[in-house]
Amino acid sequence: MAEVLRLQGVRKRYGGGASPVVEVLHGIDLALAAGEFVALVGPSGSGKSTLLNIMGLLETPTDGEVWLAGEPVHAASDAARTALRNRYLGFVFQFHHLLPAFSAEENVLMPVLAGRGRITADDRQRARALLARTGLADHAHKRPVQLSGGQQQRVAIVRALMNRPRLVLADEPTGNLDTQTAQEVFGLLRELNREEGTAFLIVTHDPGLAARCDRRIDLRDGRLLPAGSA
Ligand SMILES: Nc1ncnc2c1ncn2[C@@H]1O[C@H](COP(=O)(O)OP(=O)(O)OP(=O)(O)O)[C@@H](O)[C@H]1O
Repeated sequence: MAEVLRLQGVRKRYGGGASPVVEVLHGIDLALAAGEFVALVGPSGSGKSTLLNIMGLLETPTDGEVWLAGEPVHAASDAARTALRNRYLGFVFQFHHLLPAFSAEENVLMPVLAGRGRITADDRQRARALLARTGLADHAHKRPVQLSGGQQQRVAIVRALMNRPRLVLADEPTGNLDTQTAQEVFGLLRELNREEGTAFLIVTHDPGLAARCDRRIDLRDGRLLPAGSA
């Protein structure tokens, strides 16, 4: 199966100069297949956010290679990485980060505006269809403050999928929701993964949610545990 993302020998060090050098990731080898639904699990401080930021082209590795959709991206310029991010990646965070002054539909259309600079009738149709798909047809014109936590997170998920990314990186996407809503939102991610063919990498502390993924990756102290050893 085609690969959407590959990390080879990725190390990340912080500090230098006056502050001590700390190595946070110690040589990560990892491949995600197109359409995979994968959990990333690890204790606080194990390096999950750092790894996610490198996968999302928001940080560069100190050593090693990152390949996105078959292209080497570890040495790409800032401008090239921004373009690759818009084209191939979507992001969902623990907190929705919706823009408060804009409606749900306008928030969903933001990645189109950021990527292409203009919005077409087809874009509006896709935004409305995705909002309807996630049960938000009657809420498209509401602002985030008028929506429940679960509805806000659904809007954030739709926004992440708007540009048809190959991979969505989700950092604790249900961490801020009550148990029932978390289950529903997680189920929705799973359905959208299948319907849209988008790969997902989901950071979660919940072993039950991790067990509902195709595969689980365990990070401890900046190293991946061998598969199945957690
Ligand atoms: N910019 C930085 N400078 C120095 N150290 C950093 C920096 N960013 C992260 N670290 C350190 O790297 C380690 C891993 O941090 P990271 O945020 O990636 O872990 P995490 O697994 O996401 O934790 P959590 O679950 O608590 O969010 C921590 O010890 C942290 O203090």
